[in-house]
Amino acid sequence: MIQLSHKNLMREACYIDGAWVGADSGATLSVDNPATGATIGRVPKMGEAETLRAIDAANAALPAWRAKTGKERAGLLRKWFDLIMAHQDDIARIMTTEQGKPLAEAKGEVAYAASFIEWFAEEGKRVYGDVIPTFAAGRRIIVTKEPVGVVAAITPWNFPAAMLTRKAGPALAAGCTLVCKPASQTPFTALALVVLAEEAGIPRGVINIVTGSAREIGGAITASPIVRKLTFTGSTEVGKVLIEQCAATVKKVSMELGGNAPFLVFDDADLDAAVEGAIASKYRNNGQTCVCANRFYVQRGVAKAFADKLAARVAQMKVGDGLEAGVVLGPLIDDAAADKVDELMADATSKGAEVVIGGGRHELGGRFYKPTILLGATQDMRLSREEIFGPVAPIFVFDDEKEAVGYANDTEFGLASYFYTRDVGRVFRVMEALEYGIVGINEGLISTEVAPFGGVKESGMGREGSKYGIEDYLEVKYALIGGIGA
Ligand SMILES: NC(=O)C1=CN([C@@H]2O[C@H](COP(=O)(O)OP(=O)(O)OC[C@H]3O[C@@H](n4cnc5c(N)ncnc54)[C@H](OP(=O)(O)O)[C@@H]3O)[C@@H](O)[C@H]2O)C=CC1
Ligand SMILES: O=C(O)[C@H](O)CS(=O)(=O)O
Repeated sequence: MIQLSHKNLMREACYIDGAWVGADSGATLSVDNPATGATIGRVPKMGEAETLRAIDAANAALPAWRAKTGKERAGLLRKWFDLIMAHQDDIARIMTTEQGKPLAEAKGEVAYAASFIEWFAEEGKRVYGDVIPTFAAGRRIIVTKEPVGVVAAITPWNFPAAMLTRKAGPALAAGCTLVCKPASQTPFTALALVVLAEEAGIPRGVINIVTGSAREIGGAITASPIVRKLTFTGSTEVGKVLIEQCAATVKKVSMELGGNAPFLVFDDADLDAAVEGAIASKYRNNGQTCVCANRFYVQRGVAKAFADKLAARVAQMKVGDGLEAGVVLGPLIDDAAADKVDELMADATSKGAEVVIGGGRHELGGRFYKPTILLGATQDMRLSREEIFGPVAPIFVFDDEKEAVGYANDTEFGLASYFYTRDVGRVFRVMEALEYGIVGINEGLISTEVAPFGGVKESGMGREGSKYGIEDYLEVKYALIGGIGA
């Protein structure tokens, strides 16, 4: 077991209707440490029956939860926020052990995750309606906003805390109740957050968490008419399946899906700033984020200088077990992930890409990978169209702004994009021309709870965070009142 200060934080059970339970069958799934391969624990292998009970619990809890005022719900969410921050180190240690990211990054994610609970506790107090100037004497029109109802959330392994709270925060603040399914590779972080939600006094049934067969749990969630909304973060491939499955009951859906972020460096850019932004955007979580720079397009005149500066910084990066001091790059999540990066590397080098630094598996073996920079990348390489999800930075060269924007937009994805320039006219021209939900300008770290995170095209729909994020958990209703007389 992981050494924790809070003795009950790591739970090998799920939480349904206020009780910590196992699977009906007693079956379990093992969870391993991606750095060592060692088993760190087991969680229930639940399926349809348990999921339907969780949905019923959320439905039973809904009337009392939505009847609370936004302020009352905010008080409970604030207590949850305080407990998450009080146990930041423990949650981070659980996260590093099951997901692999370095402890410092894990602590950062816990604070980022908590910020969504803090932010939406306050937003829940500001769910304003409207009074619409009447169109005819004797009538009045008022608009109110009401919670969607029972919400289901399915989350990925790469940000096991933040992707849960980015959904639970607005859902609970809006007066919805929740059934969540974390990724099977990283369930303990989410379970720990729910332990703290229970300690914060969030009533039974308001938040429920199940682990187990994704297909069975997903099937029960999407087929249930009680579940009025599904919010999903994960691959575009799975997102499409879930959207289709939700059609049968016309659910609201929020989809935070895959990306293929371009990172443009113009020849008037501050190259040192661009290199720092590239490091932050490319190598965070070992390149396993949906907003990682996936393609570096650098203007021809500065490409070599940029590559050399970036290589000098990458050469300093320590690879290893995320629990080890000084490590900045942990392991990839599993063997399949490492194999995929190998495939993309082989394709690129076979088509002429030149390895500037790194270039393959790390000498530590297992799922550890050398931080890599490639020069001479071209549009016919697979890594120009597929999400690398690893520490590989391919550098493409361009000659003019029009060409750069054309390359950047040449993808079915549209989540995050980045560019560096000091030309103010170019800032507006390129920002407006990029077909993405998020644009980092002279900045490589773009994620914050105060901004509306989300993509266009096949990167998804809906926004998480910011004042916009709670709207996805609300229904708009208007009342037209007649007979008021003169
Ligand atoms: N836009 C964004 O903000 C983000 C996008 N992503 C994208 O997700 C991918 C990596 O994450 P990854 O976890 O591998 O993504 P997956 O889509 O494979 O899994 C995401 C979640 O969906 C579950 N799942 C998988 N198949 C089904 C199904 N048929 N029905 C119901 N649930 C299912 C998984 O469960 P299980 O673990 O049990 O398989 C997991 O909980 C990348 O493409 C990345 O870009 C990731 C994070 C953020
Ligand atoms: O899972 C992800 O990639 C996250 O959405 C990225 S972020 O919100 O931490 O930037």
